[in-house]
Amino acid sequence: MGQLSEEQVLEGLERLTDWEWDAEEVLIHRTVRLPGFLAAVALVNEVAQAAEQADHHPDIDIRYDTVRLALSTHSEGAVTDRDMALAARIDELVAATAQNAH
Ligand SMILES: C[C@H](O)[C@H](O)[C@H]1CNC2=NC(N)=NC(=O)C2=N1
Repeated sequence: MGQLSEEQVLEGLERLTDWEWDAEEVLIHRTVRLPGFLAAVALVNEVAQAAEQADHHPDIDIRYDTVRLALSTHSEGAVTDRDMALAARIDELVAATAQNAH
């Protein structure tokens, strides 16, 4: 799957939740706040499983209750459909986590 143009990335983001495009770093990212550190780690564990299934892996940063996920296709140095697909899967996991928290 090939590289997406900036226009294609921005169009794709409209179908995602809270993802932002970083044109300088050439990636998309989303930041999620959880109820605490363990909830943040639990989300990252679920993302890790989805990443293994997809054989596609986000860059992840945990700071206490806040998780930042960044996606780009390292081998292409670009954002691709694989990033968009994993972002959509991550959105599902975040939505399910938020539901469980209520
Ligand atoms: C061999 C394996 O398929 C590759 O190294 C995969 C693994 N996960 C990956 N993840 C991301 N984000 N970009 C890649 O180019 C990539 N390559």
